[in-house]
Amino acid sequence: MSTDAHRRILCALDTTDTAQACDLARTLAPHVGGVKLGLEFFGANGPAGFRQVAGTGMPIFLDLKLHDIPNTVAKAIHALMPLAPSILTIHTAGGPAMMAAAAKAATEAAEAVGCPRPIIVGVTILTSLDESDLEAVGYQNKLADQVVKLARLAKDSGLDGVVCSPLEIELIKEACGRDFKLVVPGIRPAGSATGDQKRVMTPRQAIDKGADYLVIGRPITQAEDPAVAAQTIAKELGA
Ligand SMILES: O=c1ccn([C@@H]2O[C@H](COP(=O)(O)O)[C@@H](O)[C@H]2O)c(=O)[nH]1
Repeated sequence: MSTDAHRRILCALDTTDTAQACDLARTLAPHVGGVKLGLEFFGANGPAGFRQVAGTGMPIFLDLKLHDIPNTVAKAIHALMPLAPSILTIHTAGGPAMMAAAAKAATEAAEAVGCPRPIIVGVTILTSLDESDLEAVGYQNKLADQVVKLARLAKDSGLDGVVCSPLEIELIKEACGRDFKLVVPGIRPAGSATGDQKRVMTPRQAIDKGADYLVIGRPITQAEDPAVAAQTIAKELGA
């Protein structure tokens, strides 16, 4: 996957409609580096739908946020590997043994299938949560401290990076090093609706802070003209 600034954009295709996802993937190809398929798309269309979108030639980030016991996550990664996703997500809250099992399974499964090993990243604290949400579910730490703690744990467990909000980019890079990949949702161009996202920044700000990948969904897909919306963001990043 390219790391030219606008190629760091991964557009979230949150839809159940395979034809719409394929159309968007083709239309957005000049302006972004890949597309993200998540629970909504995969729940409706499964591996067959994934293969149709992959047929457009776009790299695919498969965002299933696996969160289960180590054996189950490892087996799920083996089952998903024939799809050859570029990036795959698990939850850091699954713990160090689960993350280590996921990293090992990714290496072994990619070798068995003969595809490039996907980047395995762990979700830290969802970008839809803020301090009060964290308190409500019983966390004692400040949000940023908890994100950095989970990022360190992910690195020590063998993951390639984490999913975090733009607000924690610099803290994690400082704690885990420049090569530890940061996949960053909660991206909102100036003036666009935040919706359910609580920890947000603009694309330019997130890149300047050091994001490796920007995950952007509704500001592109719900725009009157998604190609124009993506091109505008790409231009903001210097394309
Ligand atoms: O913490 C997280 C983890 C994943 N996501 C996903 O990213 C996209 C964001 O879409 P927008 O429409 O730009 O809000 C979405 O698919 C989420 O599932 C996240 O937002 N936050």
